[in-house]
Amino acid sequence: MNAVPFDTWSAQAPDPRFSAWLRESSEPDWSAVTGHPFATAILDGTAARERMRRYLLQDLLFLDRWTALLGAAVACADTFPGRLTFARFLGQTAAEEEASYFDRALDALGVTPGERASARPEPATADFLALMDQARSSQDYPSILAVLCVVEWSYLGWASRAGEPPADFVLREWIDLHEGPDFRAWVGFLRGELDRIGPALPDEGREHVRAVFRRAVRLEADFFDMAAEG
Ligand SMILES: Cc1ncc(C[n+]2csc(CCO)c2C)c(N)n1
Repeated sequence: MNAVPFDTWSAQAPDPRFSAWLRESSEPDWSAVTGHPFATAILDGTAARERMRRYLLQDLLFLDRWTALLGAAVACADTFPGRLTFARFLGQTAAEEEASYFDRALDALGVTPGERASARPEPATADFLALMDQARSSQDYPSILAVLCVVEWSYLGWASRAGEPPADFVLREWIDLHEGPDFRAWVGFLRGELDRIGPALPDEGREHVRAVFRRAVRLEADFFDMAAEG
């Protein structure tokens, strides 16, 4: 685990971006997420139906709070262009694929509307919801960004390993949602915001962002572990 302060690290790093420092500081958890066996099972088409069912039901709870966190980014971004980018993304995810994907996938997995409405967070989900609530209520743009960036960038990490697409649309579309030029550009934007804002923070501000980023990466690993077990 990299515990080196940003200034020391950036003086000798080949890619001295603030977001690269955050990612390096999150090892070995970062690689545990992007190389997770459950992600691999989605990619190679072997993820069991029962597990996808539980994973997506928990992710529906996650997505509610994620949407709220995007709203906080709209409210707290420090520039007008940045605010518009968050607003555009929020509008797209609310309107388009994400919502329709969940409906179709949960239907295909035989999840009834009653089961959807009564789903309760498992411990890993509850911890993630708490982190998102904390970032949202802090109204602290760097902390909000750190959580958003982990959620998107780590998913791009595993989805980039895609080979032959699985035949089952539940798996195939889930991979497609986290890959492709638009999604890459969005992750690039989030990293760019951290790269712009992080170096300007005082030391304790940078350490706080690093702690939030690490916590989010740890929770992504726990979330996949939850999906993979049982
Ligand atoms: C636990 C968990 N972590 C990350 C994602 C990825 N993700 C969440 S919202 C969103 C934006 C829509 O493209 C993406 C990519 C997830 N679904 N579940």
